Amino acid sequence: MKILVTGAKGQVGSQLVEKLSGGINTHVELLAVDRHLLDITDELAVNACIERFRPDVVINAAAYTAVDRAEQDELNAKRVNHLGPLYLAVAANKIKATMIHVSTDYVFSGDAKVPYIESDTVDPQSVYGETKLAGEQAVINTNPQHFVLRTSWVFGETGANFVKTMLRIGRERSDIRVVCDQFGSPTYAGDIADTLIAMAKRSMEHECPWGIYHFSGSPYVSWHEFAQYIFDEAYAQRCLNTHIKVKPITTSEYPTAAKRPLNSRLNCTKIATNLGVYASDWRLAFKDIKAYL
Ligand SMILES: NC(=O)C1=CN([C@@H]2O[C@H](COP(=O)(O)OP(=O)(O)OC[C@H]3O[C@@H](n4cnc5c(N)ncnc54)[C@H](OP(=O)(O)O)[C@@H]3O)[C@@H](O)[C@H]2O)C=CC1
Ligand SMILES: Cc1cn([C@H]2C[C@H](O)[C@@H](COP(=O)(O)OP(=O)(O)O[C@H]3O[C@@H](C)C(=O)[C@@H](O)[C@H]3O)O2)c(=O)[nH]c1=O
Repeated sequence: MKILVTGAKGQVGSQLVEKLSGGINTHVELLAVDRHLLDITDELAVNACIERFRPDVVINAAAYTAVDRAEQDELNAKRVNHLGPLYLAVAANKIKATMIHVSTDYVFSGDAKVPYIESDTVDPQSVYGETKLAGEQAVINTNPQHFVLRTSWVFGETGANFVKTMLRIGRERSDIRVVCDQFGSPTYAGDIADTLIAMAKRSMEHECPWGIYHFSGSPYVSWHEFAQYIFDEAYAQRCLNTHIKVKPITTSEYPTAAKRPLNSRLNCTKIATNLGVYASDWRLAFKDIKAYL
């Protein structure tokens, strides 16, 4: 099976590269491209790359993920999150390749009182969320052989994320305040990569259950609870000398350029039923917290 991975240096992309390079995936011929090798907003380059390599599966892990910056940089966010996936999906469809695309909980308003299922009404509240929604719709409308994986609160050893931010500011000061009224689920980038690989394998079978899927870690927490867990582990694993007690605050006490959903919880029943993939316990990714320093 030939797989093209875009955004290869990101949190999810780098995990995909690690898992698809040899090991149990020796039957995979991988072409992994970062932004410098393939800018997904360059339509001609996308077409040339896909026509030349002729993958069976394209996994798009490239995205514009700076949620606050996107509010002032709408054009670039749109190019990467909307037009990039569109070009990839169209080019993949021309050679009958599968398109696997990663999306986000931020396509929802966050007003629902229960975890979101795939068919719930979307209503993004930020430029990032709007452009990601446009990207998933472009994929769905142009390539019938698609999987769209919506996930949330991604963290990994590589790249920028909330875990690394907390560990950095925890070394600088101890008065840390984190919102306690936004709920969701942290998701380890390695678990997302495993899920995307499972989707790629499944795409080679007949009667593939194409569509949108939710996949996140378990259990659900607030950002405050997540931050406190990180500091508890950092202290227990002697990664920080002080045991930091995080102050819970409300969203209104932490103004940001982009509005975040209060409820980011994703219901992951469909992926369990259709693909046999189960929400992973994100706490298992903290066995060695030093890996995030
Ligand atoms: N991070 C999170 O919390 C969440 C992420 N997601 C989604 O998961 C997917 C993976 O996210 P994640 O790994 O965290 O993202 P990262 O920001 O870690 O990685 C994205 C990668 O895309 C690259 N990229 C940006 N613009 C382009 C371009 N024009 N052409 C090619 N590559 C480009 C970036 O390169 P460079 O660094 O050079 O800009 C970066 O390496 C994305 O679709 C994201 O929307 C979903 C939910 C939560
Ligand atoms: C750093 C910090 C953040 N916060 C708040 C702000 C925000 O509401 C929440 C998370 O902060 P961040 O800005 O790190 O996270 P954010 O960039 O909003 O994370 C999102 O990224 C995109 C790419 C996604 O797709 C989402 O699933 C989600 O993971 O915590 C605090 O309350 N205190 C702090 O010290």
